[in-house]
Amino acid sequence: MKNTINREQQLAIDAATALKAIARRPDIKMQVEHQPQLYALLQRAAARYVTGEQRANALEVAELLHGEGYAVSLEYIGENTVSRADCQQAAAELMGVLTDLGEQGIGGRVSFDLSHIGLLVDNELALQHVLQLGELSQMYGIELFISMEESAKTAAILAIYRQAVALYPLIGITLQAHLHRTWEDASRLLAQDIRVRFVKGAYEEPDTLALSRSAELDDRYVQLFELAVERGCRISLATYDELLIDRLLLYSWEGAASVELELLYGIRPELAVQLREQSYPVRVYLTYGQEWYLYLCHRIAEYPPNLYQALIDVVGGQEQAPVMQYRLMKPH
Ligand SMILES: Cc1cc2nc3c(=O)[nH]c(=O)nc-3n(C[C@H](O)[C@H](O)[C@H](O)COP(=O)(O)OP(=O)(O)OC[C@H]3O[C@@H](n4cnc5c(N)ncnc54)[C@H](O)[C@@H]3O)c2cc1C
Repeated sequence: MKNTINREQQLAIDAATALKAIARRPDIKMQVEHQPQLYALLQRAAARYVTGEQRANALEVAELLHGEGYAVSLEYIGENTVSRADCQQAAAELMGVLTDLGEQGIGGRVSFDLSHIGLLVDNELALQHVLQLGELSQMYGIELFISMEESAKTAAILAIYRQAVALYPLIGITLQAHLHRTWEDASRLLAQDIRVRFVKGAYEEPDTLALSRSAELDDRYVQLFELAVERGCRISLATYDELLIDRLLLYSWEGAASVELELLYGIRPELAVQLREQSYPVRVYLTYGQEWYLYLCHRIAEYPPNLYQALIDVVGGQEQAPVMQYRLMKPH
């Protein structure tokens, strides 16, 4: 029995590693893009997690969810962009979505990876883009959230965040509970009204730098939450871990400027509904863009059973638009 479980676990790890590699392989990506039938099939699976290729697709879903009482985050999918022109295009797109959210009165938050807008080209380019976005975010009252990437980038990301938030306070930062350095980073950064999203961490890291999934990691997540509450932060709890969520819900939120649960679109929508129906603030994190293929691979890699769901979606399609899964049964 023990061996079977270990084999299954190993298979899941191997599948996840393979998918992450597939997501990074430009030759496979090109194959997908140049085979309309394959492209269309995979797009069916992606539709569960990605609102569409265009900004308008995301805005449409954002408006529906907003109407149901959810807050939203929007991300234009992309990461590790190496050409200056592509970074500029991505930053321009983020400015467009920020402006649309502001002008259409949907509100919400724009979230992004710094490596999508310049971090791999030159830190100064990424900073300039964040400052431009920060100015717009202040103008429209829309939050901007910086995602956290692998540990090799943490110091650079935090340095850019610190410079930008000093000028534009609507900018928030994501902190990964799994990194050993995070407690110190949080102790230094967290203060009244600082916007922070806590995640466990999505990247493989060595033991010297991070904890793997464990009770110790959950305890650390709770301790970070307690610190952020004490410091009066605006906190997003981005986790699907129900046991952890139950612990966080039991804890007093008094002292925090605000607390919400934040979940990626298409993952555990029933949990989002359940939390909303219990009147907890829930934010749904929407994505859009041409890089949906990369995003689909990530979602499957982080939880290999999603591969079965992807197969079902490819073969059968989805009976209803994924956004319908967020409908509340009880009026809010
Ligand atoms: C809004 C949001 C923003 C994020 N931003 C970042 C970021 O900037 N940087 C970063 O490193 N990570 C980010 N993440 C990912 C995060 O670090 C975790 O990898 C992810 O949330 C899974 O961890 P978990 O806390 O749910 O706990 P886990 O212990 O990994 O999972 C708990 C349980 O949740 C369920 N579950 C987990 N993942 C899935 C899935 N994909 N599909 C279906 N069920 C699942 C399973 O039942 C699992 O047993 C983000 C996550 C969210 C929700």
